[in-house]
Amino acid sequence: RPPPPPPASSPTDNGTVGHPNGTLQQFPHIIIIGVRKGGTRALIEMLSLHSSVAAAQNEVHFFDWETHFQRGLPWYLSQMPYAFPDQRTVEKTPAYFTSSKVPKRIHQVSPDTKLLLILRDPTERVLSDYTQVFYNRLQKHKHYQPVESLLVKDGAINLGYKALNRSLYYLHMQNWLQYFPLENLHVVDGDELIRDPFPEMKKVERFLELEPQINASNFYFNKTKGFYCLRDHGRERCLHDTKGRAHPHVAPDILQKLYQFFQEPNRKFFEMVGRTFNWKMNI
Ligand SMILES: Nc1ncnc2c1ncn2[C@@H]1O[C@H](COP(=O)(O)OS(=O)(=O)O)[C@@H](OP(=O)(O)O)[C@H]1O
Repeated sequence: RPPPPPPASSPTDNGTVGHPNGTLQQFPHIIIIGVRKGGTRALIEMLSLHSSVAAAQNEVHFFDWETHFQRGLPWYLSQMPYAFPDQRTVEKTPAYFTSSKVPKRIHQVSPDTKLLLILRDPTERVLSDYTQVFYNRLQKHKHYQPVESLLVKDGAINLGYKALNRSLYYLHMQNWLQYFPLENLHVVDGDELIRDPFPEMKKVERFLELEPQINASNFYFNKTKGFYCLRDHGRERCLHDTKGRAHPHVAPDILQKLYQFFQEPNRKFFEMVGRTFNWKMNI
C-alpha cells in the first residue's frame, strides 16, 4: 500500500491526529525498546515489509529525553506516521531499554503496548557500541581510546565503561518487568536475525498477531555487504553502511575476561525471561 500523503492535520476527540484521507497519527501499538546496537533498525525495516505496519522513520526519544517528554503527548503523536485505521504503528528508540524511567512512562499512557526487545551476544554488543562511538568521534576529529583500555582497568573489567552496563540485560529487564508482564514483551534474537532473518520475523509476526505475510523471498543475502538485505515488491535495499561495520580486534585474554564477566548476568537474564540464548561463554 503506498504511504499516505503528507497531511493537513486536525486533532480528533481521542487525541489522535486525523487526516481527511482517513489516516491517523496514533500512539504506537508496538515499541521497539532496544537494545542499542541490537539490530533495531533491521527489525523495524523488516517489520515494515508487512502491509499492516506503519513505522516511524526516526528515533523519537520521547520517553527518555526530558526536553521531548516535556512537549507532551500531542508532540509525540505528531512524530508518528500517518496510518490507516487497520494498521499498527511502530516506533523504535534503542535507548528506552536502558533508561530506568521509561517503562513507567509508557505504562502510564498505554499499558497494552506490545514491546519488542532485540538483543545480541552482550560481548558482541559492547564491541558494536564501541565501534559506533569510535566512528562518531573519528568524524568529529576527536580523540578516541583503544577499546582494550576502556574494557579493562588495573587488570580487571572496567565497570565504569557505560557500554558494559548496557549489556547487563537482566539489570534493565528488571525495570520493565515491574510494569509489563512478560507476555507483553517479545525478545528477538539479534544474532539469529543476522544469520537468518526469516524465522525470527515469523516469530515477531506471531507475537504481534499479524496475518502471516512476511515471506522468505523478502530476504536475500548480499555477499558484498555480508548481511541479508530486503526485497519489497521487487525493490531491493540493504541497510545503511553504518550497519554491519567491522569491529576492533580484541586480545584473546581480554575477550575471555569479558565472556566470563557476562556469564552470571546472562544466567540471571535467562532465568528472568524463561529462555536461553546462544551467547558465547568461552573463546
Ligand atoms: N540485515 C542487516 N544488515 C545490516 N546490519 C544488521 C542486519 N541485521 C542486523 N544488523 C545489525 O544491526 C546492528 C546495528 O544495530 P541497531 O540498528 O540497533 O543500532 S543503533 O542502536 O540503532 O545504532 C549492526 O551492528 P554492527 O555489525 O556492529 O554494525 C548489525 O550487525
